[in-house]
Amino acid sequence: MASPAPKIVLDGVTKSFGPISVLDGVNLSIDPGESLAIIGQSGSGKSVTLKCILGLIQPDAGSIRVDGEEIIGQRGKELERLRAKFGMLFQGSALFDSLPIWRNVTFALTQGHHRDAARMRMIAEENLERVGLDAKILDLRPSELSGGMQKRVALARAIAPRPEIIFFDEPTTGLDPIRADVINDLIVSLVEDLGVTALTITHDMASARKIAHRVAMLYQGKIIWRGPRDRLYDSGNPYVDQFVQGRADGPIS
Ligand SMILES: Nc1ncnc2c1ncn2[C@@H]1O[C@H](COP(=O)(O)OP(=O)(O)OP(=O)(O)O)[C@@H](O)[C@H]1O
Repeated sequence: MASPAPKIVLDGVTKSFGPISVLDGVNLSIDPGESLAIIGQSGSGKSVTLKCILGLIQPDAGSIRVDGEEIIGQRGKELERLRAKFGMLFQGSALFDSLPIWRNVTFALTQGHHRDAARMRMIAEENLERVGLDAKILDLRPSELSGGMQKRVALARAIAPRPEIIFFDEPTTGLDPIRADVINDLIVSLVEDLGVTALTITHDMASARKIAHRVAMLYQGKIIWRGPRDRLYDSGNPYVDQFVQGRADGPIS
């Protein structure tokens, strides 16, 4: 059987800031319904890659296609239409503390306008339930919740518009290992249940191994290794080995 057309394809993506080359020909392909994690050192360009896909940074060269449509160079309504396929879980959760939880969860649906409160509360309740949170928190403010609960609310917000693709930016940062694992489990079940395509950037190897079908490592502006998650600790690549084992000595200085 022919494999499905990829959902996202990066082809020869380059980006420099002044004299500093950050991305130096990134090639990557993600299938529909696949969960892929990009790992790499701090400053290796994971966030820049994500911002290029989101259309927030214009690469210098290369191509980024989503469902076969080029993102690079798109503006205005066209970019908005493509971006409507994306959901995003931000690193710091990025909830609005001036708004109650239910308005946070439905923010992308209302674009911040006050409309159809009863229906929005129902949608918020249903999405909170999917991430294991009770309707009792609907009227609380984000600051009244623990970091782990805030992350779940942020997850509920990311899935509420039922995006086709979700980006997870360091989803476990700032959580203790047990709460991090709860978030990993939730991401796995959401990706499965909703059939979304997921791209995660992380330094958390336990998280990458749990939530991704495949892992890709970014080093010196290129994807130097990609493989199934169960090969992460058995990649045969000295750069990947050093990184996943967190060793100071090795080819990465
Ligand atoms: N807007 C910008 N202007 C100038 N330099 C930038 C800009 N954005 C990113 N950089 C540089 O690009 C490099 C890669 O940054 P990036 O944030 O993508 O790394 P990262 O792999 O996501 O790191 P971390 O894991 O620490 O978040 C860094 O050297 C950073 O300083």
